[in-house]
Order: sequence, then structure tokens, then C-alpha cells
Amino acid sequence: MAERTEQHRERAADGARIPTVIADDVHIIYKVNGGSRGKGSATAALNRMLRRKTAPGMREVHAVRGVTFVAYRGESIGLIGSNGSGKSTLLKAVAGLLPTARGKVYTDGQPSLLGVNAALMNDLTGERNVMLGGLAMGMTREQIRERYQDIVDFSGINEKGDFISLPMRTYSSGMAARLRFSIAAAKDHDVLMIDEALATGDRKFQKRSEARIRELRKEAGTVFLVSHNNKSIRDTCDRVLWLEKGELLMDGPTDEVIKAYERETGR
Ligand SMILES: Nc1ncnc2c1ncn2[C@@H]1O[C@H](COP(=O)(O)OP(=O)(O)OP(=O)(O)O)[C@@H](O)[C@H]1O
Repeated sequence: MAERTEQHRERAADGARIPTVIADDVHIIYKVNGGSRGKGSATAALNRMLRRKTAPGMREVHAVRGVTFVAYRGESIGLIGSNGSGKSTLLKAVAGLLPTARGKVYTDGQPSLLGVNAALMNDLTGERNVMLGGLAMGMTREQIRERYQDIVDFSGINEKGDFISLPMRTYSSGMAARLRFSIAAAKDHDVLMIDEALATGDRKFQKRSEARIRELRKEAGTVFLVSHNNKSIRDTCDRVLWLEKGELLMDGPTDEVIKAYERETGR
């Protein structure tokens, strides 16, 4: 892995912690077309497209409501909350993939979002996808070639045969998720965001990825992890943000927040 550079230190020369992400009163609103009053048929939608009309009754989903926090170098932050509470939306906004309706997100460096749905090409081989994924993260061909074997070994894709030379559509969902994680984890990120990646893959792979997350943290980036698995969060994160209905309910040390969450949800 890359050597620690000046820029990768956890603390500034005066000993102050270095912020990597600042979310200031962030609001995210999705606008949903034709959410559907009326029949919402395909013909009606086609008609609207042809006439360039906006859908009647455009609806809004206010997914994130006034979230504020500061993340620092060397932190690993878990995002928890019930289904639909806004975790993935918040990460997408931090990654710059969704505009804020109000408020601002400031980041140091380019955040990388690794979702279980990260776009790899199903018809291409695992090998080609390693190359594409690496290039998409800003690595050079040379760097990817250097790390290629590590990526494949880490993913464990070839443990049961030569799967890396087969198209990704032949992979199980666990195998595909492992390859996505392995590609993303090959680079030292300033801010790495992982959406449920650890929920997939078997226990052995989860252990390996948890270890890699700890390593990435040591290399002084900031890691965000969205997960419904409290154990993964406990094993990996030192701080947790708890979202409910788009609002930040609690922000604090992992143990405190998870305990409060478990009391509330009975899980
Ligand atoms: N593309 C979209 N268009 C419209 N609404 C959306 C879209 N994506 C998410 N939403 C809505 O935004 C809200 C937050 O969703 P989000 O996926 O961020 O929640 P989450 O906490 O990540 O959920 P989960 O734990 O189920 O993955 C939900 O009400 C959801 O219906």
C-alpha cells in the first residue's frame, strides 16, 4: 500500500484533528415523477415524453433532513437506522452523486462510494472489470497491473477455479460483491464509503474486509460504513451516526449509539 504522505497524517502540525468531510445542515430531496395518481401507464408516460410535459403530481421525498457532522482523518464511521432512514442517500450526497436541496457538503479529496450495486459490467470478465474499476477510481494501468494479483487474491474469486476469466454474470451475488470490495479496497482512499458491502460474502471474507478497513483507517483516510449488521459496525467503527426518517438522531462512540439503537429497536 502507498506510503503515508504528509497529507495523510491524522493530525495537523499543531496536533489538531484534520477534517475530511463536513456536512452542514444537509437536506436531500428526491423528485419522483408520476408517483402515481391516475393510472401511470406506460402509454401515459410516453405521451408526456413526446409532448415534453412534466408529470402531473410530481412528488417529493425529503430523504435527508438537516444533517450536520464533521468527520476526521483516521475515523471509521458507521451509519445505522431502519430501512429508508436515509443512510444510502446521505452517502451518495457526500460522494457528490446527489445535489443537496439545502445545506452543503465539503470534502477533502475525492470520496469513493463502494456500493454493492457499484457499476461493473456484467458481460465483461472479472479481469476486465478489475481494470475498468481501477481506471474509474483514478488508478493508472501500471498501478492496476501491479496490484492485479493482490486484488484477485483478496477477492478469493479464484479459490474454486479460474472464475476471474469468466464474465461477471456467471458470478453469485456474493462473489460479485467481493470483487467490488476488493477493487475498491486496492486503493488508498481519502474518504471511502462502503454501502452494505460486508453484509455479503461469507464470514471468512467479512473478516478479511474488516481487517482491510482497519488498515485503510490506519493509512489515515476516513471510512464510512452503512450496515444493518451491528456486529460489523462494532468490529469496524469507532463512531456511529444513527439516522431515522432522514434526521440525525444520535452521533457518538459506537458502543453508546448501538446500545441506544438496540434498546429502541429491540435488536
Ligand atoms: N432514487 C430515489 N427516488 C426517490 N426516492 C428515493 C430514491 N432513493 C431513495 N428514496 C427514498 O429516500 C428515503 C431514504 O432512502 P435510503 O435508500 O437513503 O434509505 P436507507 O436508510 O439507505 O435504507 P435501507 O436501509 O433500506 O437501505 C426512502 O424514503 C426512499 O424511499
